[in-house]
Amino acid sequence: MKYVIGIDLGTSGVKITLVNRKGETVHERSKTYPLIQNKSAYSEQDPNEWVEKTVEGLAEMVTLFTGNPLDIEGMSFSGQMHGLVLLDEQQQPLRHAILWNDTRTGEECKEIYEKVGREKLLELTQNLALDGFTLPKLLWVKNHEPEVFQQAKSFLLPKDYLRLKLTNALHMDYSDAAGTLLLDVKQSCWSEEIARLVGLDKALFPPLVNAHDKVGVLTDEIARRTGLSKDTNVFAGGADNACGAIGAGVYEEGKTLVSIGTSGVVLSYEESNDKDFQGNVHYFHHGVADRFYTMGVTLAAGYSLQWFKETFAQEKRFDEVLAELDEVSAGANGLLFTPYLVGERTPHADATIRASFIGMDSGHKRAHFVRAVVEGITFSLHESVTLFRQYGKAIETIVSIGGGAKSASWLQIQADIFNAKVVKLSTEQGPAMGAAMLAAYGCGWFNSLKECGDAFLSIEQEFIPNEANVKTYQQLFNIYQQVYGKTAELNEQLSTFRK
Ligand SMILES: Nc1ncnc2c1ncn2[C@@H]1O[C@H](COP(=O)(O)OP(=O)(O)O)[C@@H](O)[C@H]1O
Ligand SMILES: O=C(CO)[C@@H](O)[C@H](O)COP(=O)(O)O
Repeated sequence: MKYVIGIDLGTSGVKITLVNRKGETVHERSKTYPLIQNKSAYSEQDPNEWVEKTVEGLAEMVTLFTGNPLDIEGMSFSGQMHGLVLLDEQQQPLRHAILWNDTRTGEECKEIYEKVGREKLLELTQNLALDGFTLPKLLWVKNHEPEVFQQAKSFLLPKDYLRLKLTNALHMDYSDAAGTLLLDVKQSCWSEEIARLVGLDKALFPPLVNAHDKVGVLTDEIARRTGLSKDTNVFAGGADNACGAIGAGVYEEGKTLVSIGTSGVVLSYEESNDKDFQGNVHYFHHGVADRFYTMGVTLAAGYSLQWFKETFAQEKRFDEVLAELDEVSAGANGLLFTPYLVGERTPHADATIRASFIGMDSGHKRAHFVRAVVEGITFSLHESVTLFRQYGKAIETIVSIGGGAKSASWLQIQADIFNAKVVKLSTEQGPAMGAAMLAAYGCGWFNSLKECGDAFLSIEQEFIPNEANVKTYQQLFNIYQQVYGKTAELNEQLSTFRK
């Protein structure tokens, strides 16, 4: 039997999956690493920790594996998007990576609009200047840490840095490059025009490859440390949401997925790159070559639950916290949460807004708060579902992936709030499975990613909307949508007190 490895370099941790030729998951390992948040709005990680944790996880997996490591034919990657890794001449990180959920770059976003122009930016990149994207982070380092920036020889995104350290080969794939705001999405190449207008040297930009392209093999050192063969074929891989789309079978018009990881995403397949969504949703390259997707993003989806657990129920596991969901009925007895802990992206691109609990009552217990947090996260995702429906997309079935899809109660809440059938696949590890599928396709096991999906993916359970809850949630969603407008100005005033 032959095998491939999919590695998902997420925000909360790295997830590694070993998949056989039938698409069965043989072993899974995961390792966590922390966010470094030294100031409000800052979110960083140490790139070398990604490498160390991945190598540890791979070594443990090889120890568990009873077959011959030579039969592990290939490996590919999925990675948290947009994070800036700035490299020196020796390809070492010059500073910690600045992540997708770091919102320090308001001034740099303004600078991009001033220098490039909103319309030109949209025309070239199909996207707006949002704090989370990579270009504002590059400009932030240039403006605030010029001595660091001067030493920069190239920049990478998180999974590209990991792959560089496993292979010594430096590349970026199109699906991740699309999230830098430097890719000409229509021409599929680096935009020389944007680079010139914002004053960046094109020499910083890495060579571009397709997600399924082979980029090398493992270095001798990594082979020795992990126990894998140094001839293991390494394929580029893609952005976590692009890989999630592959791992959830979203490679056909009309297919939609919801991912609840640290972020939350509603993603819809697009056949072409020439539709006009006016930047209201992100518009990026898919992991399937020459295909695209649109998506709305909730910055703190799983992260809101993680924050709640760490702050109020540290001793409990996620499944124990979520067991309290069913103690309370839909609507959490009048308690409403907006998940704006680190700002928001869709539909309110706002780095200053912060979260609220509205309607706290002396009768509320922790279970009401758990239910309100989960409902609030899902309402935020429903804003993106609603936006897509307004653009004319029929969303009747949604594939749900990510850590949030581990809970059956939350999957039912998703069905009730989205008023759509929610499908759980046999693995919720969509991005890691998508990465493994890129490796399987790259190894030539299948003629297309779709053929691979048909063989690898299967439905485990479906969740049908409960009519009574759908009605309750429709009323509550109307109230939820008002909270942003009513708290934006208050948060503006409070922002001066944040440290
Ligand atoms: N048993 C569980 N049930 C539901 N949600 C969970 C469970 N365990 C973890 N989660 C949620 O999943 C999130 C992590 O999802 P994951 O897809 O691993 O994120 P990332 O890719 O960002 O690292 C956590 O922040 C938490 O909110
Ligand atoms: O910023 C985005 C998408 O634009 C996020 O979706 C990141 O890609 C992080 O993903 P997770 O770690 O939450 O999976």
